[in-house]
Amino acid sequence: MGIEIERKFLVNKTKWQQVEKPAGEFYRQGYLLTDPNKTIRVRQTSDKGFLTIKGISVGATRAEYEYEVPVGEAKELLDQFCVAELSKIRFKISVGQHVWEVDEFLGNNTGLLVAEIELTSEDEIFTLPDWIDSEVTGDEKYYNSNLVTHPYKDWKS
Ligand SMILES: O=P(O)(O)OP(=O)(O)OP(=O)(O)O
Repeated sequence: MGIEIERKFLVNKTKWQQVEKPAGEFYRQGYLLTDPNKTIRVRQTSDKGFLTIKGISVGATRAEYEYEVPVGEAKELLDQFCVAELSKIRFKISVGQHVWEVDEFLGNNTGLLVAEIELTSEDEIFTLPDWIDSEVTGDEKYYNSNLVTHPYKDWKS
């Protein structure tokens, strides 16, 4: 069974701006369903397409099945079938043995900066970079599938 174990954190904007990082990659992604128990995500990157099915999270773990699809078909699926979509720039940064994925959201989610780290077990030890703020693993507000319908710009602080 496909499993994703991932922890999610907010990023300190000021410190992040000072980090030396490789160029980010533009991601466009949308969802074929609005169902809290499962998501079917279509993602288009600069040169690749993906179809990803995810289950509900238990702790930092959820079922995940991902398939690469032709990028042109990912675009067609997004254009024709997705209920809602978002875009972001994803940065990948190696820290110790792990790769952090930092998303700078665009459009209605501009201002939101979220970092994720994929692990091989829930209790795996990893290094927290100094640009990490609080942990938001499991907070549904930050699920990308939620951000398409409840974007950051509409949140009340
Ligand atoms: O890139 P992923 O698989 O971590 O997924 P995402 O679409 O960026 O976000 P979420 O963890 O909210 O599904």
